[in-house]
Amino acid sequence: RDVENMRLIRSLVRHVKYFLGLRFDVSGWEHLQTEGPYVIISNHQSSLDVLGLMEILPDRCTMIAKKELIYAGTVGLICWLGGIVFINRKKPNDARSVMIDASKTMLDDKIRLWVFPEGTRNQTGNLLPFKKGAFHLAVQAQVPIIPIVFSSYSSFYLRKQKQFNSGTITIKILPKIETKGLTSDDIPSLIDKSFHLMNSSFLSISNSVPHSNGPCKH
Ligand SMILES: CCCCCCCC/C=C\CCCCCCCC(=O)SCCNC(=O)CCNC(=O)[C@H](O)C(C)(C)COP(=O)(O)OP(=O)(O)OC[C@H]1O[C@@H](n2cnc3c(N)ncnc32)[C@H](O)[C@@H]1OP(=O)(O)O
Ligand SMILES: CCCCCCCCCCCCCCCC(=O)OC[C@@H](O)COP(=O)(O)O
Repeated sequence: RDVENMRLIRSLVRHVKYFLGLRFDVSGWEHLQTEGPYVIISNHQSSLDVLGLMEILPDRCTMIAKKELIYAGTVGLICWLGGIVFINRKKPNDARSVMIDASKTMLDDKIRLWVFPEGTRNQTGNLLPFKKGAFHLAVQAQVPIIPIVFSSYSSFYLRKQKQFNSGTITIKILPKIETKGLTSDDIPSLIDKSFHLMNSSFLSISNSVPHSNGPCKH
């Protein structure tokens, strides 16, 4: 169990996109060129997010995930080996204390953490209000937040209708938000700022892209 295993996991998972006919169009790579630990926050639409995540995953970066994933067979084993930090969402107090520990581990072991602040998968067409843990994490560790937005999958993947076509996913890496000097009092405004940046970016990249590369069956 070590965050370094993510290098191998990343290089294996990166091949899956070819089987699904997905392409990624990434902008803002320069914003990931930040030394040391940081917290990445991104929107969460589906398990497909794992593919985009692995496409851009920086070194020494692992994720916060719901603990149910440990029991998901091979996927669970891979998550465990990659040093993923598991939280129990049914026990928010436990989840908070795990994340407070993580803020120390990040600094001690020079680890970056990827959090989905919506806290659940969401395909409503707007981002869900953000949970607070990711922001507490960044402020407690005094590390920057790097917001990342994945464009909507709705033009090629509709879960309820069981429709899946090939398509292009736009990933936009936004400039980092510093948290040096901020305290827990600043968290509401930090969340507000991050949410509005990401939601408007999500809407703009989701409308402007011709997503489907292939035939579209309606
Ligand atoms: C061929 C195929 C091969 C396949 C191979 C596969 C390989 C796979 C490999 C790798 C894949 C990895 C994929 C991973 C994907 C996983 C995704 C997920 O699982 S998403 C679900 C879990 N994620 C979260 O839930 C987000 C984090 N959640 C939070 O941060 C929440 O805030 C949480 C759980 C900590 C608490 O949630 P609350 O529901 O209680 O709500 P709140 O409003 O945020 O907090 C309540 C109060 O607690 C305080 N609080 C929260 N966190 C705090 C903290 N850290 N310190 C102090 N106070 C805190 C807040 O300030 C608030 O209090 P006041 O209202 O302000 O008074
Ligand atoms: C049709 C397309 C599906 C193909 C997917 C290929 C990707 C392979 C990687 C699978 C890795 C699975 C990791 C799943 C992570 C995930 O997405 O967990 C769900 C939670 O976050 C939120 O849970 P919930 O609150 O139940 O929405």
